[in-house]
Amino acid sequence: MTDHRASRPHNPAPRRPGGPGAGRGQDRDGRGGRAPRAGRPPSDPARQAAYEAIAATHRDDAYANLVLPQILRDMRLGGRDAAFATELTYGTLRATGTLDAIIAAAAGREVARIDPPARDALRLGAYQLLHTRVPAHAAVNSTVDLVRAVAPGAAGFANAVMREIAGTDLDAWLTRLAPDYEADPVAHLALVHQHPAWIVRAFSEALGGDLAETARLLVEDNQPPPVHLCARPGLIDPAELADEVGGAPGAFSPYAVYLPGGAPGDVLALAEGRAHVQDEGSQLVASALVAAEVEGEDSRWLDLCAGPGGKAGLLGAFAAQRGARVTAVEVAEHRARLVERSVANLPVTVHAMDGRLVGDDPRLPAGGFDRVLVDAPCTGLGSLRRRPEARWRRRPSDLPPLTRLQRELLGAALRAVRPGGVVAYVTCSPHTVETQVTVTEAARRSDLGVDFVDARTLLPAGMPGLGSGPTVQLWPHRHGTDAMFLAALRRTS
Ligand SMILES: C[S@@+](CC[C@H](N)C(=O)[O-])C[C@H]1O[C@@H](n2cnc3c(N)ncnc32)[C@H](O)[C@@H]1O
Repeated sequence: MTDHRASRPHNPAPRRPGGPGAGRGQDRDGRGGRAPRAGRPPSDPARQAAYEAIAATHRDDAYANLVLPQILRDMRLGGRDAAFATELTYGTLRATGTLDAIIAAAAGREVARIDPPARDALRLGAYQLLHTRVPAHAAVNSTVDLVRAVAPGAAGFANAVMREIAGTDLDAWLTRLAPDYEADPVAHLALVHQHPAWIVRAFSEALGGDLAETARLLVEDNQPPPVHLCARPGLIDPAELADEVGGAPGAFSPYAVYLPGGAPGDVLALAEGRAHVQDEGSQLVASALVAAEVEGEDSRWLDLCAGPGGKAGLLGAFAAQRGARVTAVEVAEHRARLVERSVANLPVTVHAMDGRLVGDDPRLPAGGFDRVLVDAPCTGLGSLRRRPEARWRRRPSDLPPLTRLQRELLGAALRAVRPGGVVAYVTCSPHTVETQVTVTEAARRSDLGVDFVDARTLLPAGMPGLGSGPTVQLWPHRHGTDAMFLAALRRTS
């Protein structure tokens, strides 16, 4: 195990950041000695792992939650080293925009003008200085060592920038750099709470312009999310699952179990398909589809956007209890295979196809279903807790193609459901363009008769913070769930 606090004594001469050669050219850290070759691993495996994961995220568009576990396995890191690497990776990625503003101020240049390897190492170093209890000298020294290995010519520059950052604490940096709250509250909150301003604006709009509540949401968004399990109805009693994992029952979903700490590991009920990992909000919106009243036939259910299969697993378990059958549709072949794995032994048929083909493909007959779920592809702004890099990768320009697809899929769902049947439209984004606007527009453009069902009545009685209906927006800071949106529509003709 590496001692993250202890570090050899080292007192490099301060340098002016941004001087000639900074970020390129020869080593200017003033320590003498030979610079290590680029690529030579520093002696600190946890930081090395975090650096590799952060660099892969930016260089290869990798997902940190996929790439980091692989790096930890390759480097054979476990225990405290793995935990430290994880904290550094996720924390640095979440804070990137704010760290960049601080690095730019300390360096006297835009981060875009710093070589990517040095830039990622500085982000990692700045995160340690400003957000962890790692002593400043250890953060500075380890960062300079890292830069020496990955961008040797920038070691002196990195030393100077790190020392400049270390001279001021986080609160003082934020006070210095954040726009005045009164003049520009969105920009202020964005810098202080590590979100892009356009996302803060979208959240604030979805929260009715309540900036104090928006700030609470942003704080919650920066916390690592808890792991929720779903005890599949009819297959395992939630209390039994809670006992098996030493967890607690969920606050709202009758099927939710909160897993204490860490990864689910080898839970027998998961291996046997009696439970699955699923955010409580996802459980609630999938259960809502089944809670809606439907008169007459009720055996043909459709999940129009099923991959990777979390909600299909829950719907399949309900269907088994009620003698219904689920058709699960997923356009991406590999994700359709994941759905198949998730619904093994349940009454679910999976088709790898485009859900918009309703009425044009015999597997998706128009008016052929009693209940339809559209868990639409979206920006995922409601689950930023889970994907640390996502907030900086998403762009407002992602919205138009997504909202077009959402409208088309909801239109297809309305064609697929029979008169009297119910459609649940769900996103894991609270952006009103993907929620209210999509639903209103899809209903307006459809020539079918459609009524809203008050979605609040489809959730457990007494759930707080559901607003005034008929749609429902769940929130991490209100409900401890992802920010799932739910609209329920009944086809009337
Ligand atoms: C939010 S995810 C669904 C999550 C899933 N319901 C679950 O609970 O695991 C949206 C899915 O829709 C799929 N998708 C996108 N366009 C589609 C289309 N035209 N037809 C069917 N599926 C589509 C995406 O590949 C993605 O897997």
